[in-house]
Amino acid sequence: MRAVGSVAGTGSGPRGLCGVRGGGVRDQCGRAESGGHEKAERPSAASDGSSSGCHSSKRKRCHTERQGSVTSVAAVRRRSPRTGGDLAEALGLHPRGAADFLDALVALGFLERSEGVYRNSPSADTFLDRSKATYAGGILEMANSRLYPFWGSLTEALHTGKPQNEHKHGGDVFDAIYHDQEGLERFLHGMTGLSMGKAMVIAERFPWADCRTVLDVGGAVGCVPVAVAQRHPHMSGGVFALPRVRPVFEKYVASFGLEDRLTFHGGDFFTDDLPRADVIVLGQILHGWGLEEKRLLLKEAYDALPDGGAVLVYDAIVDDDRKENTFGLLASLNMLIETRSGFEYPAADGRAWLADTGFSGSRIEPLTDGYSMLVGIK
Ligand SMILES: C[S@@+](CC[C@H](N)C(=O)[O-])C[C@H]1O[C@@H](n2cnc3c(N)ncnc32)[C@H](O)[C@@H]1O
Repeated sequence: MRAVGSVAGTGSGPRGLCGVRGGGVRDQCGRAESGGHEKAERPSAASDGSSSGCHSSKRKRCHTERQGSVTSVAAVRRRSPRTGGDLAEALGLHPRGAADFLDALVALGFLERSEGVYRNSPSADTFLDRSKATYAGGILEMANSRLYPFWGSLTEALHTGKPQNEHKHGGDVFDAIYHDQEGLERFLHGMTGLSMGKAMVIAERFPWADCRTVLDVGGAVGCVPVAVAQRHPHMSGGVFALPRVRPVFEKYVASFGLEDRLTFHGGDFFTDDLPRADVIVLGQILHGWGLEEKRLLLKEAYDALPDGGAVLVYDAIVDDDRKENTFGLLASLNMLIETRSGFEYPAADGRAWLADTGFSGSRIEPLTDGYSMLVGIK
């Protein structure tokens, strides 16, 4: 195997200490609001009242808004409270469905309506405004453009056991998704939307005081290391990911002013050695592969850790009885649609794989939205 570099300060974490349980979890939204995304605009619900028309320089933005998704409603809406008629015009909605669409968003909690005027709900304002560092709508955009059509072929996947996405007819899925810049960014920001809440919990809960470096393997644009570095100024590290991810990672990390502490390591985790770090994160990585690859990735993480270091594995880990975590079981069906051999798994299986790899101890901790984290201590 070829070594691809190391994370600065590796190995300084005291033996065994990375496994100590930390304090309680703070409110995620509060955490996000106090984050360091200085360049993010933070308008109030009734900020500027700018025009809703699709003219000149606004044409491209309006095209996006006119897609009629919940994120586009939030984007249009954030500029000022709007009447249903104004919103329908800005979004290009036919009058027949407009009221039902907007009121469905009220019922779902995305919008609030008072005397015929709509405004973003507080959670939509925080998580569905593209101008904010807390924007989590990337996963909705990706679900809209990719997952929704692929799930239309669930029956075929159930009959054939074959993926139904970009590599339905062969090839590598990431070659296909990352083929063009738009697909690359849409997938990576989709991952950020999916992982942001988990990253905040991990940054808050894990005992980072005892560690110095963190490496997020297959870490997309670095959502987890960014949350950790923001919360813990003594931490440095970065992401190990496919080389094409580098510019998107660097832009994202620079937007938080963390480029001095977070570094990109390009490589393939099946053929390159991982850089060493006190804590290695495998977030939504194991679930994408079969058992043999799952075990190989755990071994790679083990080899890159010092004694006492920790691997953090988060996935939509299902309950051991496989009848409680609805999201985890549906996420496993999503792996049927998205991958050749991936599957979600019960915590008991994950802990057994960790023990087989040589980890001396492990525990399971709930995160958010049906996700949990396995912590393995070397
Ligand atoms: C499902 S995403 C998870 C992203 C991130 N960890 C998260 O939880 O949001 C899987 C990631 O693994 C990366 N990846 C896939 N195959 C890889 C390989 N062979 N070597 C390195 N990274 C890879 C992809 O680029 C993608 O960002």
